[in-house]
Amino acid sequence: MVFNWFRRQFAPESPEDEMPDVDESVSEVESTPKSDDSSAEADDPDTSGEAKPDYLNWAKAAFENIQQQQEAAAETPEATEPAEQPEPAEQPEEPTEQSATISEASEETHTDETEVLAEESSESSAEAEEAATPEPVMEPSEPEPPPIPEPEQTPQILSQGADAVNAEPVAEAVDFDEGFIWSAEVLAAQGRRPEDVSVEEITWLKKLRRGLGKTRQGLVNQIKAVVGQGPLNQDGVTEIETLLLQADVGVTATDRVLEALQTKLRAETLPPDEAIDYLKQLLREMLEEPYQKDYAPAITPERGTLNIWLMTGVNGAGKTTTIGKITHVAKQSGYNCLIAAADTFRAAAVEQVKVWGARSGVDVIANPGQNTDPAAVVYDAIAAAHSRESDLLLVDTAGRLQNKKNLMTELEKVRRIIDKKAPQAKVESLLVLDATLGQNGLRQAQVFSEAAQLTGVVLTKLDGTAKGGVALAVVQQLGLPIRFIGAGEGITDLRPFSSYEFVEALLSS
Ligand SMILES: Nc1nc2c(ncn2[C@@H]2O[C@H](COP(=O)(O)OP(=O)(O)OP(=O)(O)O)[C@@H](O)[C@H]2O)c(=O)[nH]1
Repeated sequence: MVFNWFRRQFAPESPEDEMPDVDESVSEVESTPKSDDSSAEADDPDTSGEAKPDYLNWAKAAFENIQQQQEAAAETPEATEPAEQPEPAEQPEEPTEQSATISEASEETHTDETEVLAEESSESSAEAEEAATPEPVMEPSEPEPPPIPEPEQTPQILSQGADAVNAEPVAEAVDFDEGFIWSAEVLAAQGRRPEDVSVEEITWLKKLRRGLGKTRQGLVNQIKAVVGQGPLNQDGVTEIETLLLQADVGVTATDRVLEALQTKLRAETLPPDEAIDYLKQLLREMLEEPYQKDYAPAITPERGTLNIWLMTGVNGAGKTTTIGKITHVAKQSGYNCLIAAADTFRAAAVEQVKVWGARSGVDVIANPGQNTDPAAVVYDAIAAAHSRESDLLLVDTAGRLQNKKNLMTELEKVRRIIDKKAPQAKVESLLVLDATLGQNGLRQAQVFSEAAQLTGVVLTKLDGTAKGGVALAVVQQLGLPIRFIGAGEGITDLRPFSSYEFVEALLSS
């Protein structure tokens, strides 16, 4: 059995034995507390007036279960080593002997595709010439790292050694501490059973809570102090407004929260804890609003078809790191993955993604030349994904080009190739945003949303920032769902987004 992080459940290792992908929008919603007005009071354990379940006993049972899992794993000879490894250096590393190996499949891939590649490539060079005037808009001041000499110019499949990293740290130490009990309570409140909890979930929740510590700091206690005094007076409104704006919740979302809080507190007097519970419910509803429109509550790679996730975002937002982390999670969850190194604008980016591919044990399709056609890489990667029957192809893209027009043209072209070469694929176009930039990051989103038909956001660097509230601004201002959140530089520091867990980590005292 593997723990499927996208479905949040243990699943059989063989995809054939897995439960069919019925209506995901239904099954995923059921795993999180409902948030529509009519059902929230009844379903949310925090807001119902009923006695709370015995979370401590639940936590004890989960702890025992985890210990048993770990003992069983320790007895399994193939249990692998912890996956936490040093992060890639800022500067690209030399390709390892392993990462430079060209697998046999490489030749398979670009046999009959050469004409199309040539066609697309010539289009690309014409476009490159057309946009010859350097007009840096994305990050003009950062010098480009020196190009890395590459021996050949043909696309490669870089075999990273599929067994390099194929397990979470199974023997990860876990203590029955305050963080464990808090995490257990969060899982129990979502209807989970103690025997179905994995150690990685506990570890992640603890990490998320720690990561959001700076945003949370003072927020909960100060809000409690204000709301515990009955209807909000002007001073109270101003105080909460300031707190939310400081957490980078954004003006639109802050106004909505204040309006709802004022209405609620005018209607009834709530003790501080209940006021916080009401606030939690409000924030969850806001984060889940995209699910009421065009988006399913979660993205899960669909079996039996190719899923392509296009990763966009400015340099430094964390695209490459995120790709490494997602492939790790996906591989852990039993999916076959492949990476397309389509940020060909910066040679260092290709090297960096290779390092992450090696870490997660996922092959990388790359064209070693600098400034080669990213659409050609994507074309080759799709061919490789088809021939290997991969479940998930992650595409790294450039975050900076000579100018905004080039960036958009390139993204549009990559998108066209995907639509042409893999018309049946389930495509997600994810914008990677650095949470530490807060509202500033949102402005960059516009460029990408025009060119890449965005379907969701990955919020990175939530650890150590006081701007965690930006998640609400993202959803409110872009109208897009958050799909993953990153809270650290390690390979296990990113997970699919859960509004329930996020809000608990943000507002639990
Ligand atoms: N603290 C923290 N750092 C992160 C996180 N995600 C990424 N980083 C760091 O952010 C830096 C930039 O990440 P990259 O993945 O290289 O960003 P990128 O968007 O791919 O940038 P380019 O490759 O230059 O386009 C790296 O030092 C990462 O370790 C996170 O969740 N938390």
